[in-house]
Parts: sequence; C-alpha cells; structure tokens
Amino acid sequence: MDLFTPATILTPIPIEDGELALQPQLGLALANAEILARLIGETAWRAEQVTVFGKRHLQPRLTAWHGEARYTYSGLTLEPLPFTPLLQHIRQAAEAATGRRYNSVLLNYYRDGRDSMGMHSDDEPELGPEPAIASVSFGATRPFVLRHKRSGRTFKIDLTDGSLLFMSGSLQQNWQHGINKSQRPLGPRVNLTFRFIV
Ligand SMILES: O=C(O)CCC(=O)C(=O)O
Ligand SMILES: [Fe+2]
Repeated sequence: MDLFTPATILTPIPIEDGELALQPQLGLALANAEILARLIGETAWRAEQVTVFGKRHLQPRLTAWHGEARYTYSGLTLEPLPFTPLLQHIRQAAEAATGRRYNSVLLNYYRDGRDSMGMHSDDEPELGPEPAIASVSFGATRPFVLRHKRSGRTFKIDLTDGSLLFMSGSLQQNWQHGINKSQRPLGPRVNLTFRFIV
C-alpha cells in the first residue's frame, strides 16, 4: 500500500494463481474498537473439538457460525445462528466493497498470541469452485500467511484493525492460508469470513 492509495479502496494484491485484494479500512458506521468489543461480548463463542488426522483436540481459538446453512469442516458440523444487526451491518459493508453477496459468516476469536489457525484452503464443495470470501478483521494485527500448494512459496499480509481482505478466483485451489501463533504479547482479534454457501 503506497502513500497515495486511499485506505477505503479495495486494491488488488498481485499474486500468481489466484485473486487477492486488500482494503485497509472497511467503511463502517461504528468505530473499529466498538465493533471489536461488541463482537467479543455479544457472540455465542464456542470452543470446538475437531478431528485432524484422526486425533480429537480443541481448536486453538473460539468460533461462531451465523447464516442460513450448516457448515461442515474437519469432521465438525456447525448449526447456524441467525445474523445479528451488527453482523448484517458488517456484511452489507463487505458486499458493497467487494460487489459480491454472502449468506454466511464464520467468526474466529483469537484471544491472544497463543491462538492460531492451521494452514488450510477454504475449498469445501458447498463454497463452489471459485469461492469469493470477504475476510474482515478487528483488533490486534496478525500476519495472514499464504503458502502456494505446488511451489511452496509463502507470502504474508498484515491484517490490521478494520481491514478487509478479499479472496477469489482460483486462490483456494492453489494456496493455503493460516494464522501462526506469536510469542509476543498480543491483544484480542476477531476475524469474520463472509462466504456464500450454495
Ligand atoms: O483469521 C483469519 O484471518 C483467517 C480466518 C480463516 O482463514 C477462515 O476463517 O477460514
Ligand atoms: Fe480460511
């Protein structure tokens, strides 16, 4: 992002084998800090047990799933909660910025630097062949790590408070992404990934 690119414009990030774009600040009616506090306080957070490589363990973060459809990943089926007015507002802003529609959102709450998300692709069949995913972050800045499936090349983007990252095209087919643990003391972060479930 250079000095002359406004923070409120969705700007493509050049990357091979997929589409990626970043808007440093999503246009919202409330301050980022107020949204973070309300999301932390008003969400029915769950610590989910998942099965990865045949082993059950607790996810290193809290989650919530809102929308119209069930969602299944890592042997886990999430029953949807309805969209709240706050989630509707953020969804509307993400739809306006990206020009796509979303009917579901996965919320992830990283309580501190020990919380993380393993490398994965959002490539479940119900997302369709070229999923459009709008990822909105509040709170502590965490690096979003991308790793190309064939070349192994990695690429990092700092996801700052109030930012929107838009993933589309063949990105999920060709890249994995995740959030690493950090040794540094970090404040809370909530990430929302808006998706369209067919
Ligand atoms: O927290 C993030 O930025 C990543 C979230 C993510 O990859 C997901 O919800 O699938
Ligand atoms: Fe993801």
